[in-house]
Amino acid sequence: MERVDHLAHERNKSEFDVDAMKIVWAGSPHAFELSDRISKLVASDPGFRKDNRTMLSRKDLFKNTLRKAAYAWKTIVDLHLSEEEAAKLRFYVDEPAYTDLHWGMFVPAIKGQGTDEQQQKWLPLAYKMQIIGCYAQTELGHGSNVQGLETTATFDPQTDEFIIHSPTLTSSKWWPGGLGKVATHAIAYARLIVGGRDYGVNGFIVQLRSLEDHSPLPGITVGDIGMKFGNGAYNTMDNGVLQFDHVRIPRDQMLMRVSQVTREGKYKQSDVPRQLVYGTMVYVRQTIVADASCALSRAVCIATRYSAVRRQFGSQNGGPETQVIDYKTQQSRLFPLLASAYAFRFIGEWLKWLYTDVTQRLQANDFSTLPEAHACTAGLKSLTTTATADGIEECRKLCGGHGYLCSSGLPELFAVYVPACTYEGDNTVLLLQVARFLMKTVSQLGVKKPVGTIGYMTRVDHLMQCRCGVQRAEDWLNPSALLEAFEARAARMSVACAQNLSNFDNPEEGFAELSADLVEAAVAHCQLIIVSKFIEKLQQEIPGKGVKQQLEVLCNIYTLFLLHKHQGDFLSTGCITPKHASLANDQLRSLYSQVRPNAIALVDAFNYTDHFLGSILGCYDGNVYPKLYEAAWEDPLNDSVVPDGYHQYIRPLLKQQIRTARL
Ligand SMILES: CCCCC/C=C\C/C=C\C/C=C\CCCCC(=O)SCCNC(=O)CCNC(=O)[C@H](O)C(C)(C)COP(=O)(O)OP(=O)(O)OC[C@H]1O[C@@H](n2cnc3c(N)ncnc32)[C@H](O)[C@@H]1OP(=O)(O)O
Ligand SMILES: Cc1cc2nc3c(=O)[nH]c(=O)nc-3n(C[C@H](O)[C@H](O)[C@H](O)COP(=O)(O)OP(=O)(O)OC[C@H]3O[C@@H](n4cnc5c(N)ncnc54)[C@H](O)[C@@H]3O)c2cc1C
Repeated sequence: MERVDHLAHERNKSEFDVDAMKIVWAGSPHAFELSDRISKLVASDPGFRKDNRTMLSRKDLFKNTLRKAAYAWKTIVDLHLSEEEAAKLRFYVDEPAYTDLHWGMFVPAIKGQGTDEQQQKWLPLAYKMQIIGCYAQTELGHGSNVQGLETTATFDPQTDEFIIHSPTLTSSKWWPGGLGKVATHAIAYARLIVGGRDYGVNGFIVQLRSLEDHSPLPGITVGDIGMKFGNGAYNTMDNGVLQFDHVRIPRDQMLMRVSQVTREGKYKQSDVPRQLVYGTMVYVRQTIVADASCALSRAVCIATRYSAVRRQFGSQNGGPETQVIDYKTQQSRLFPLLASAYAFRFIGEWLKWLYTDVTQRLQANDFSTLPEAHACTAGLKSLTTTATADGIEECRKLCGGHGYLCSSGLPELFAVYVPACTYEGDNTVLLLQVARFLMKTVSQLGVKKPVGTIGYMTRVDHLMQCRCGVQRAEDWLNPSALLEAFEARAARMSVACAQNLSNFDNPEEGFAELSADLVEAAVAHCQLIIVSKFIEKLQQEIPGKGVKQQLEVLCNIYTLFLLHKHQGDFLSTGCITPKHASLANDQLRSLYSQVRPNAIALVDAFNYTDHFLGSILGCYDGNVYPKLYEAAWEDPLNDSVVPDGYHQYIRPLLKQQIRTARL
């Protein structure tokens, strides 16, 4: 039967070359080809089916994840996929699994913190999955405060070993993904104790389970920490608990790039900053930023397509009702999220560049950009994950009642995504790191020239007193006007915090007292980074009919939406007047009208398969109602007309009510 495209009339309205936009979204023609090919491969393979996840018990769900991970590995090996292709395949399989931590943290930790010899020994085993690793840092008592970890690694010079031990209940490792039931090895973070002295936290490679029968090795107690938020969702992951009882490992299993312990029991610090022990977190925060645009664009794709299908009120002379996407309120909630998805895509790309740059510099013993890389990864991780988690929930509401159905894909997407606000650094804790960086920058003005993302602070004198030159709504389309408003706001908020801090005798006390304001200053700085990188992106040549124009519209929506949402900041710091704020709002409304005819094409440009979207509401052809109706009958509750439990619990109740009525 021929498939009817219920969204064809929407697609026909678009004013730009969607195929060219697909390439911009993917990053390059090569990235597009790869993504397109691998997503179709996964979608067409029944082995990767995922529509039954929310109905499985935890045990069945987990076993199914193990099956899929093994099947994905078999596919990767059988098809001789490259590392890049394999990573894409795991992405499109779209199921959190122990492999995320193996490839995403265990391997990078060895690469970043291991010596050349350690890398030569462990990486080939990890690449072939002959060992499976996890990243065991967080404990029951401490996650955010890494320096507060309690697990110990005490050097025994007699045997040339470290003794890994959990001295208290709160020192139990708690949360590491893959640890609960799968990992054979962990990078365990522990306090390094040599000759009775505590040298702080370091990583150690510890074998946890037998490679023969998977049983825990002597001295290891390990298990899963239990069910997490949502059905299906992140419960495919075996987040684990682990206790060490004087577990001995050879000395050469301490990751020794940053510091070393010699055979004689001497502690030595390399010529690299100690903070490199935190390097894996910097790497993963960068990947999480790149991932934010994927999660948000998925939710936005679902909500946009459904908003074009759904009609409510407004019928004229018996004609069709209004598509809900035509309501200005729907547009003012949806289109900023569409613009954010694009903004996060580009900031993710830029952050990847920054990370590659800092890694190359570190290899050449140039550590000058490390503080900025830390501040950018921490701050952007915080900003993009908060906005994405909130955005997915907003998309659920944008889909009305049907958004609450698991078959919309949105509840599971939210449940899987929302811990990103916590893992790899709680978002508030990370913003406080950015605030420290900002306060340090302000305190060193005139001594040290701010560069990179904080370079605008060189113009602090101008930014503290400049006046917004916008006179008409269209003036807000001028990138310089936008940029200056955002720079002035960020600079003024940081300087105000620094001035308030100077009133405290004890700077740490002041920092704690003013931390809520400092977090707001950090948000302003991070928003400026995203806005400025979006504007920079548009200064490049972008091929394809109308593509650049669409991106300009989205960039302006993203920026003016932030200005509107945070207008309290802009007004209270005197960067703009109420008149400017009102003109910005007028311009925003006009931009929504420009994006409206292109909305469906802009989400088509994400090139998501129906399999990956996993949503009836977001399906490409928009044929929502028959699919919803059919899916309802697939629910196991509808296996029988009369439910299990009727005779036990419903019938006696009904009978009793009849007797009561007769009395
Ligand atoms: C299923 C979908 C997922 C998709 C994701 C896609 C891919 C990702 C792949 C896999 C991921 C999958 C699942 C997620 C798993 C999550 C895993 C985890 O959660 S692992 C655990 C993470 N834990 C944390 O993030 C802990 C957060 N805490 C810290 O980082 C630190 O404790 C701290 C808050 C930064 C404080 O550090 P410290 O106590 O040392 O204190 P300060 O005095 O503030 O800092 C001193 C000094 O050091 C600088 N600094 C701090 N951190 C870093 C760093 N990382 N790099 C460089 N520099 C750093 C800091 O700026 C100070 O500098 P200075 O002021 O100049 O002295
Ligand atoms: C799904 C999931 C997967 C995870 N995977 C792993 C893993 O693979 N490996 C691993 O090692 N860990 C993992 N973690 C742990 C994760 O990294 C920590 O939970 C995270 O770093 C937050 O730390 P916490 O739990 O100690 O939060 P807490 O620090 O206890 O946070 C509680 C509250 O206190 C606030 N707070 C804390 N400190 C401050 C402060 N200084 N100033 C102001 N407010 C503060 C926070 O903002 C938060 O509101 C995972 C966690 C989750 C949820």
